[in-house]
Amino acid sequence: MKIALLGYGKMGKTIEQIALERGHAIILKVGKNDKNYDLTSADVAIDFSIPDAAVENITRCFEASVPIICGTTGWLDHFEEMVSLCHQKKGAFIYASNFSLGVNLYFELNKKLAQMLKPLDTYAVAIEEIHHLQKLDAPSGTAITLAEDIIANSDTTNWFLKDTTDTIATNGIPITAKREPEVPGTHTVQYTSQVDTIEIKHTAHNRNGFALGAIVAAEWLQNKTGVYTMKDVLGL
Ligand SMILES: NC(=O)C1=CN([C@@H]2O[C@H](COP(=O)(O)OP(=O)(O)OC[C@H]3O[C@@H](n4cnc5c(N)ncnc54)[C@H](OP(=O)(O)O)[C@@H]3O)[C@@H](O)[C@H]2O)C=CC1
Ligand SMILES: O=C(O)C1=N[C@H](C(=O)O)C[C@H](O)C1
Repeated sequence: MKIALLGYGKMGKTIEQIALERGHAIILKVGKNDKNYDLTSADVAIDFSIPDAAVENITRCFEASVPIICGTTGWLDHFEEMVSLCHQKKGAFIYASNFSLGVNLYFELNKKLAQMLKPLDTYAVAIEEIHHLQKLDAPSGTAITLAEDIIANSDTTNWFLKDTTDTIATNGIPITAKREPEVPGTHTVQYTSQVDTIEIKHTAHNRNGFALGAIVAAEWLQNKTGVYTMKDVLGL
């Protein structure tokens, strides 16, 4: 595949390395100062940029009829808008808050655990995410996916970022976002009762899993149109 990288930071560089190992070519690297780039010769674009740039980048891909894989988090208020535009332009689009195989298995485990605990009112659920100091958004996209999957499979109704909100609704899931040097991404879902704690945790050791997942998704999306998820890609 001829790949356009929209965002050439920590993730863009990791994707480049793994894409070259898999026999792909990087034909374009876009940073914040590149405004007039031409996408037309790309087989796919992979966006790992910043929250404020994602919507414009995705839109440019639809306009240029280039399939787009988006891993950028923190822009989801506009997700339905991008889905509609994709259908209107007959584009191809995959967004995932986390592209790693391990986290996508962890997402399934999280849903199953929420279903199992739904009949019990003795456990209180909480989520914690830890990331490196450069991360722009909080809570992480992965933590939001975990919370939304718990809400869909339990009697909880909302989530909130702990310590930054003073309106704590009942049945809400508290999310704690910690920032520590060099942490690629650690997520914990914890259920606590008076007598015990049940905890599921995913720890990324580096960024290679995210990058490989995004490239596998790009390979899978070739010659397709529509909006898909990593569940479709991985057959989960
Ligand atoms: N879904 C997933 O699996 C994962 C998602 N992420 C997400 O990916 C995003 C990027 O993460 P990471 O690589 O660590 O971040 P970095 O800060 O290392 O890289 C972001 C890059 O985006 C570039 N950029 C800024 N504006 C634009 C623009 N308008 N168009 C294109 N590129 C632009 C910056 O360029 P410049 O250098 O010129 O400023 C920078 O190099 C984040 O939102 C993060 O949350 C991260 C890991 C996994
Ligand atoms: O910013 C990051 O680094 C990461 N962002 C994603 C998120 O917000 O969930 C995925 C991963 O945890 C790394």
